Amino acid sequence: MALVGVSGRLAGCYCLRAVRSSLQVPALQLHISKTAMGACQKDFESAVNQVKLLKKDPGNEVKLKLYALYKQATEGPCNTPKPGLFDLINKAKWDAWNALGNLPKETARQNYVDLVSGLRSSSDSSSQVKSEADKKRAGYDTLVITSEDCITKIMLNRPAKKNALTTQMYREIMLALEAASKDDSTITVFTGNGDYYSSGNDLTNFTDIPPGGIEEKAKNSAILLRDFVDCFIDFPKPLVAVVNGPAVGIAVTILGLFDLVYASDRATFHTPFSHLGQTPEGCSSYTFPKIMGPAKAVEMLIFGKKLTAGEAYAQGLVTEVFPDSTFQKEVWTRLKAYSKLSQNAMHISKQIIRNHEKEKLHAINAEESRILQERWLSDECMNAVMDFFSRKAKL
Ligand SMILES: CCCC/C=C/CC(=O)SCCNC(=O)CCNC(=O)[C@H](O)C(C)(C)COP(=O)(O)OP(=O)(O)OC[C@H]1O[C@@H](n2cnc3c(N)ncnc32)[C@H](O)[C@@H]1OP(=O)(O)O
Repeated sequence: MALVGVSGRLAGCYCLRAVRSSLQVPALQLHISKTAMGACQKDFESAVNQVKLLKKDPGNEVKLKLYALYKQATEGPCNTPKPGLFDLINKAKWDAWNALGNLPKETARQNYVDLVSGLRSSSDSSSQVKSEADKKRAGYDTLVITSEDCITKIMLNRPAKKNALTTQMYREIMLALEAASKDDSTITVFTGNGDYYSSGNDLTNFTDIPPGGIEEKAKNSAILLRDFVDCFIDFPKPLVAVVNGPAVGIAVTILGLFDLVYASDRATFHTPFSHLGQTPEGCSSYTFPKIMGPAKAVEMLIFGKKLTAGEAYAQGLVTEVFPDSTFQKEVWTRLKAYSKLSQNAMHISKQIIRNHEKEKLHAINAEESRILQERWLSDECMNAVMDFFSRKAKL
């Protein structure tokens, strides 16, 4: 999408002054560090000024992110009516701001400062060999994103919470997928930091109730879920899951939309929906019976049977299992070799395979999300969430 107008007055003040090659001015040598308090107003204002001095156009995607973070940092959550369907530029800007949800102003300021800091260092070193730090994508709080050897790696990064997926994380994953679909990598990889791949939906998502009450919460969550899964359905490049440890709930169901699933032999696959008063999502009501046959899909999706990596491989959900001791080495050697294959051929092949059923997948996703919206309002579901937090229940 050509977002030409976005560069005009982005971030309240973004305008690229290519002529001013003043990257050595004292303000730009400012060391921006993350403190427990987050970015102070002075750091933020300084970052806003640094944006004006960037020599290289950071691209529309980054400009949108800057715009959204600036608005969130200065005005709080999106407070303007959604622009019309054909007002493409303003709609993209509105979407970017709105996607930040209730992100606190303080966090938005910090993210803005971090993003600008990342832009500065990539601009400073554009003629040099990139360091590890340069490869790390800025602007994400809950993910670590790196690009190397034509592979973009999206790592879930809440190890202390077993990489449970918060609302912010769903949004960051959508942004990361959007970015990965356009970068020059050939393959995109998901993995988890720490001992878990992911424990699925963060159950605290259900405890943050908006002014409109639980009905509004359920409605917003269903929209978020549908949009999130849509991104996986539409993702154009080969998508690989490197399942480093146990996976629960939506972290499992979404695997049916991946192209390759490599698992450590420590990984387990658990979809305890009936224990939680919930129902399948991530198109698993369609992909799982197709992948493993209805009987085995029912064991997982209705009765919550937890599979070992070996069992998941036998059912066809996992492509290959590796011993945990050699997992990373073997998987990355394999992926690096694959990433050198013809980019166009791989992408076109994926489109041919996916296009057969894209429409169907979108319809199933919408239906699963609609049903879950109702389930989340049920006593069964609410009691299950309360039981988890009162430590009465653990999977
Ligand atoms: C908007 C879209 C909605 C899409 C819906 C999707 C449906 C699902 O994904 S259903 C699956 C939901 N997931 C769960 O029910 C898992 C709940 N977690 C557990 O049962 C256990 O934590 C565990 C079996 C995953 C791990 O147990 P373990 O004893 O090893 O570690 P813990 O001490 O329990 O965990 C450490 C830490 O992390 C917190 N945590 C882990 N998972 C979640 C989670 N899913 N939601 C919220 N918090 C989670 C756990 O509370 C601990 O926190 P504290 O250290 O603060 O106590």
